[in-house]
Amino acid sequence: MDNDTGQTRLPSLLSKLGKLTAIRDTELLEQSLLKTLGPQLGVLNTSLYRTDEDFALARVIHYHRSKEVDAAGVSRIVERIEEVLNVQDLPPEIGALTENVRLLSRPCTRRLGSEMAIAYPLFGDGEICGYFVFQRDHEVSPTEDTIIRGVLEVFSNYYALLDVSMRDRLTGLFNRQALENSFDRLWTALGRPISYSEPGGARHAAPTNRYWLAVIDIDHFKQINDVHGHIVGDEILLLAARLMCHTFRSSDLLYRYGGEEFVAIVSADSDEVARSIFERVRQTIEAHAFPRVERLTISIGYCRANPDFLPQEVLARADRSLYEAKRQGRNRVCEYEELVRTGVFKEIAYGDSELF
Ligand SMILES: Nc1nc2c(ncn2[C@@H]2O[C@H](COP(=O)(O)OP(=O)(O)OP(=O)(O)O)[C@@H](O)[C@H]2O)c(=O)[nH]1
Repeated sequence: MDNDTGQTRLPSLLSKLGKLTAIRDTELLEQSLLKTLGPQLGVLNTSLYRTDEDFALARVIHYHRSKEVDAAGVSRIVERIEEVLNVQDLPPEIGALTENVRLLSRPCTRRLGSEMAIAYPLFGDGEICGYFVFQRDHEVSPTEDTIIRGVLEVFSNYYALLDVSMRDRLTGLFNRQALENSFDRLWTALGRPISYSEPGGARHAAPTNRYWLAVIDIDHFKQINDVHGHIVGDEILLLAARLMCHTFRSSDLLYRYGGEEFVAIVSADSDEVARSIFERVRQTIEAHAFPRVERLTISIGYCRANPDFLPQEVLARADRSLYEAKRQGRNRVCEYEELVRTGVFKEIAYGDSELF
């Protein structure tokens, strides 16, 4: 984009920035960033990679724009957003490019055949927390560079503000509001086969994962507060949250749902793998030496996150399973489908469950 084009596009950019900061949801904000910058740069595909606390790529959103002509010859722009929660099999070129950006803390370019991949760092709390990536056949001009940096700065500052309202203050985990806000989009993403775009534009389907939702509750937590006071209770809650966070994989989602109750959404190829993940979390808590208390345990109820059901219904099934784990003596993991199979529960008919 030359200077002239830059100036003619400025009003449209400013109006898009205005819309960007009217959004009240971090995921929509991320999508909107891609929608704003793609047309400004004259590219059809843009991506936003998010990193975890170890700077490993954890999540990516791809934005695709294409022109379609219908039978009557009328053309229209079609937009598609794709979110991949579990970044595995990443194209090595993109991995190497983003690693360079991380090491240098500045935008980097990598030639890929006739095109080049261009990546800009995203900052949060002064550290790199992701990358804005796009491909095209020529370098970024100085005007474009200023525009990209400016838009990314507005985005990052506004994202940080929104993120604070979606996080639990004590543990730093996403809160209940964040889970409820993202349920619809999350469910759509769960139902979709996972795929990524290769540098050449080819699409590869990764193995379709299945997802499980768990409700996790600390056992006899009231006693800890009663015996040791709320400050110790808070410290134990924070430690338990950190331990769980580190035991789950970075691509798994963990929310503080209420007082001593957490919700996790994990991907796993089979029921056995899902169970082993939740068992590992239970054992990690049981094995840890917490201050003041001799022993701390958790109970877990989980259920397959079937995208054909309403998220609230899946949550209700996992919650029922949690209460069964409590009833059976606590410090255990119960799966809804198994409880139905073994006759402990009757299957809840679709739409019949009591939602919480
Ligand atoms: N310290 C602290 N306590 C909290 C917080 N949020 C909730 N709680 C306490 O967590 C306790 C939960 O108690 P209950 O729901 O009775 O459950 P429990 O004692 O864990 O027993 P079971 O769940 O049946 O094993 C209550 O005493 C709440 O006051 C918090 O942020 N900090």
